[in-house]
Amino acid sequence: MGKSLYLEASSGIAGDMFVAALLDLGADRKALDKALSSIPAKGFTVEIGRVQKAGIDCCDFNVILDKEHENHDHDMAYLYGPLPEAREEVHEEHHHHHEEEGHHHEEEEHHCHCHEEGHHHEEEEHHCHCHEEGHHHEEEEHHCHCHEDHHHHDHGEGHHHHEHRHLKDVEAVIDGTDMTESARALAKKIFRIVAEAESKAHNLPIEEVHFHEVGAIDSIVDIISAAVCFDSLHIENVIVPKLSEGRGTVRCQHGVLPVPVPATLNIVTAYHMPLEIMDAKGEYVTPTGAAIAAALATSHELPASFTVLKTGLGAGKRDYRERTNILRAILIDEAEGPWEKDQVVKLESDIDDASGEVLGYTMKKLMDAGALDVHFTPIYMKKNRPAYELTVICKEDRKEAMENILFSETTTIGIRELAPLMRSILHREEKEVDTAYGRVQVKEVTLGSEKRRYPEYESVKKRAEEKQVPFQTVFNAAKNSI
Ligand SMILES: O=C([S-])c1cc(C(=O)S)c[n+]([C@@H]2O[C@H](COP(=O)(O)O)[C@@H](O)[C@H]2O)c1
Ligand code: NI
Repeated sequence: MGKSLYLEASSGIAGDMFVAALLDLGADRKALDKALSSIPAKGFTVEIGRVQKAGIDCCDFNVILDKEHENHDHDMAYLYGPLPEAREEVHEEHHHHHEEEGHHHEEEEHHCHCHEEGHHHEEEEHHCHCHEEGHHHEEEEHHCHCHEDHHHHDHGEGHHHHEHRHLKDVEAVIDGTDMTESARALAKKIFRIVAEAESKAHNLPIEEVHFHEVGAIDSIVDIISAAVCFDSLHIENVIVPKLSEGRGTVRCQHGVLPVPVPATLNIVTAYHMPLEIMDAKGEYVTPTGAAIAAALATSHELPASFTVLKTGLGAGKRDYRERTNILRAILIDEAEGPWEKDQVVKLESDIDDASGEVLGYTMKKLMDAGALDVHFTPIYMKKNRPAYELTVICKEDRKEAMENILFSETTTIGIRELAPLMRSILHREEKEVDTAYGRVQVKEVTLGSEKRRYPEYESVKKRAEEKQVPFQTVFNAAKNSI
């Protein structure tokens, strides 16, 4: 079994936390630097360093936006409004020791650290949120049309650009970035998950969704970096037992939203991500964080026991009172039995109005299209109808093809899905044995130190027909020659 990553998001997950945790785990800095310096977009700088969160040393991945692209993502006063004095007392240290700098995608130096203490933007009026509650731009000309198809919104002197990118704009940025094709595919997958969630939240076709914060350059940089770092670690399984989210509300460009925000809730719904709502105020799981977890999770079940190979700690930028905002990425070695594990999907449909001919035909078509198995169970269902439960077991990537066949070939109007299902499988190898009737294929399975061989049906049948002898004669000969 390959390397497994246990993502422990018990105090939330966001794009920058994930990148930082993977860098701490040993993700390839060179691959990341190459990608970062090739991103075809301006207005940001990246700093990678160490910070202390509640006294714990963590890696920090910080995308610093120049003034006109700021989006308050880490500004607690903006996100949550005035906080009680208690916040000051427990305010976590977020001291930066950024030794390394680079990737200046702008002309002039700037010293903006959105998440630094005391950076509350009080002096300047700069919140342009057209469709947000409490929009106070009375005194000045205001040229922002957030819902129009413009891609760039300049709010005037001293204000910020709110870039409203569509999915195709973001995909063009991803296409223009230097990274492996598998990292590129992953970056697109993550963004598409966000896009689907946004599309549902705003009831817009996916191509028409225009991203606000999530389309901002810092989120794009986070997502590209997440994909590049993950790709460089060659991890096969990602276990995400749960995402721990806070409660209350958070302010974003849409206005003040309930936590989990709609985009995050749509992601955890669509991808069956286990969610825990903690007794802590604040948005701990961002849409980007949820999308990364959803794109990567291969399982939600931790193995009964495992050994820890390495741990990476990624610092969050938001200072919360109840929990320290750290994501832990833990590389584990699963204690293996003598068998392997993989994942399958099970589709089920109860059918009371299709003929035996239709069902038999469908079974063949499903098998030919890559089903691992198809079976019928006689059932006695509602309205006193004898019927069949049709079950298909397949790999995740064949699911859609199976569903297409079920809908087009049978009379069913609904399919249940049980996914992902863990499967234990014995290691097997295809071998051949010599018999008096010719060579016969067998599968050899390994159970601990024992090897077992099972003659392959099709191969036995072929020899039996060729030699005009009973099936069992060839079968037994193959078994005995093992
Ligand atoms: O960008 C958009 S459109 C956006 C949508 C939503 C919805 O739930 S709809 C929420 N937000 C908030 O933006 C910030 C940044 O999110 P990242 O994933 O980019 O870190 C966060 O507070 C979201 O709740 C943005
Ligand atoms: Ni939205």
